[in-house]
Amino acid sequence: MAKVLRAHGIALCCDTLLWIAVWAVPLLSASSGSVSLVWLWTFRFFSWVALHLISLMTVDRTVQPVLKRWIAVQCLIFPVFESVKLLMSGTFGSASSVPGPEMVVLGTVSSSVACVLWEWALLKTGWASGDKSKEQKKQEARALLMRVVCYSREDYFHLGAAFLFLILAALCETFIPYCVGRVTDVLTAEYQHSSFTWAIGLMMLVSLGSSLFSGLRGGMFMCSLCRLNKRIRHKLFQNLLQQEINFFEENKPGSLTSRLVSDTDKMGRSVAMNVNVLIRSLVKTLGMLTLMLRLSWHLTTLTCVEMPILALLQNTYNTYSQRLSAKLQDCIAQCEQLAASTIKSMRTVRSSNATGQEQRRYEEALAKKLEVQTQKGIYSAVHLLLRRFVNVGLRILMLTKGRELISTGELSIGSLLAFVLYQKDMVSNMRQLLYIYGDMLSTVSSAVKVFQFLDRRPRLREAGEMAPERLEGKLTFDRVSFAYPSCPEKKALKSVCLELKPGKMTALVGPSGGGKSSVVSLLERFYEPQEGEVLLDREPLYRYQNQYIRSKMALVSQDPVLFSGSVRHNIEYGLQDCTMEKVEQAARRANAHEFICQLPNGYDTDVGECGGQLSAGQKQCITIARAIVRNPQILILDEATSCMDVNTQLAIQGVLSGSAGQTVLVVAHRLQTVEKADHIIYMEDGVVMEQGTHQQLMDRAGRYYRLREKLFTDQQDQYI
Ligand SMILES: Nc1ncnc2c1ncn2[C@@H]1O[C@H](COP(=O)(O)OP(=O)(O)OP(=O)(O)O)[C@@H](O)[C@H]1O
Repeated sequence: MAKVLRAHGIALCCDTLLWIAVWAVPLLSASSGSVSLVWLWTFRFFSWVALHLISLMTVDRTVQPVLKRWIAVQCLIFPVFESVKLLMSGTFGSASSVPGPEMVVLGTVSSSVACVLWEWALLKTGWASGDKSKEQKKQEARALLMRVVCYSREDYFHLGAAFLFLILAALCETFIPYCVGRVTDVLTAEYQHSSFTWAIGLMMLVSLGSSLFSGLRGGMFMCSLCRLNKRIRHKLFQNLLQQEINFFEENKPGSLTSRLVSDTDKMGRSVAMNVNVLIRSLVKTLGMLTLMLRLSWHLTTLTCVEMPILALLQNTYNTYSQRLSAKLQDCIAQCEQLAASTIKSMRTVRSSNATGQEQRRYEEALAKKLEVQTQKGIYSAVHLLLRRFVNVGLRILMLTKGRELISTGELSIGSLLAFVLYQKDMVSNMRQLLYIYGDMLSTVSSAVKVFQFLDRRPRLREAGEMAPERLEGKLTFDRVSFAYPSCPEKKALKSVCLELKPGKMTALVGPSGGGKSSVVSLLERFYEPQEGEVLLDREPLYRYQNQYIRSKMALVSQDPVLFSGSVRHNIEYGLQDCTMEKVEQAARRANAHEFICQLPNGYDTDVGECGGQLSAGQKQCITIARAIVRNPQILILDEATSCMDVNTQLAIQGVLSGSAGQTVLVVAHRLQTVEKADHIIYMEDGVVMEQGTHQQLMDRAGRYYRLREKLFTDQQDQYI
């Protein structure tokens, strides 16, 4: 604050010196003290250059932006005032007097007050407290808004047309009260038919124009908003799909869909809606101000008093409202997330008897949301009350002054009526101008979240370009250590060495949490190992194209995932030009053909949301068929048969053994399933403890043997 005052003092002294020089010249030469308008503008332009340079040389960098704004206002105030004065008096072009010391003092006070109000009430840039982070945030917010504007560039035609209609509509609207005043004056004076027709015709014309252009403006803005929303959502969804698996573990589906739906919408509105209101209000305010000044400068001044008071009120309200808006958004996202996760896991919720608990959690989240909403409502009500109070008070003052001006003949009744109409409109426009600032900042918080996701690059090493025509299918883990990003201190795999040979079936066994699924995740490149390499045909996996790996590898995971749509769609999912013959063949091998034929529409039967119409075992059969139809070089089955009955398991034994040259990895808890494997790897606590054939491991009488024995004694050799 002290720095600002000092800087202001220096600039003020320099400006006063310049004025003294101007006053001294006519005194010395005893001239009249009249100058042309051009001279005044030129003088203040050079004053601006001089003060600007002095501020650059003498003033601290942090206060320069504030000072620059003050210098600009200080240098503009006199030439603008003189120009308007001459324009109003109709003597534009004639000589103007050099402002005297009292005028300079008045101008300086006015420009200083305006700047203080602007900096404090409207911008609140934090210069007073030297708060740099606030200024930084504000700059970021502006940069974000500019980014949103850049995204709207493609809609230049729609936006251009919309702005044109907007300006035309605003101009027509501005003229309506003026026309009403004219009609009133015609009616209160001696009746003249031609004047009346002319005034009424003009009023009809501007009213019609206003309605027509407003409609066109609304349509064009809506159209560009929809187009922008579509583009941003598409881009965001595209980027979300590129993210690594860990991203989806960190960000829950509820909050992601909220970003995709409501935040993108809010962000789009910041341009289409706010800029719409901003320009309309700006054009109308300027137009009305000109017409109001023509009617009465006394009443215009009274109207303008309302603005800084409202600015102060609005600014205080904005500060609280922004904070609460951010809080409310979080609460909404939390409620959505809670509801979505409960509905999605309904079976688990019911079977765990957790309905009551989920209800309570949802109720708590709703209560929190309600609390924030109530707080927001109270702030809004108090703000509204104070605003109305100011409004009514000034209206009374204005009418009293208006009556006085009519009695002295300075104002006609029609002009007072036009003025009252303008004043109402003017205040609402100014309010909108002030609101827009808070609204834009609140949309910026949505834009921040959307851009965070739009800019996010997947935290996975970029895939290479390798896509060899022939692939052997040999997979090797070379001293691989790995910890999940969400739990970096706990290693899921510890220096694991293993090999999956082409044409062989390898089984991964071991107790829960041993690291089997982690091996599968690394093979699928869902994660990157922190140490060691995963090799495919002796080349690191990351050197291959992702598409290529996915086309050569098929995974059937623990939880069968089906999409709403036909059985056929679920089997050929992601494939193009897959024939019905191939689909049927794969279904037969996966032992799914029979039950599919019994479904009401066979292969065309809709499996329902997430395959809800099918049993867990049937779902697994379909996901196995989905893997087989791809004829992959490497087939990974992670607990793929856990829900099947013994007969189905035996029926698909052929799939588990793999076709000629196929590399098969089976992760299983049922040791019976893996007995026929060519190679068995026993993992525990992220370490490969034993490996060999079933017979070798049994002869060794180690962990594998003990695990099997335990299962026998517990008579649970079906499940671990
Ligand atoms: N997404 C994850 N984030 C953090 N830690 C994980 C994650 N998934 C697994 N883990 C941890 O990694 C370790 C190995 O888990 P993994 O799922 O690979 O074992 P598993 O042998 O497949 O178990 P199961 O047979 O029960 O499926 C466990 O300690 C587990 O808690």
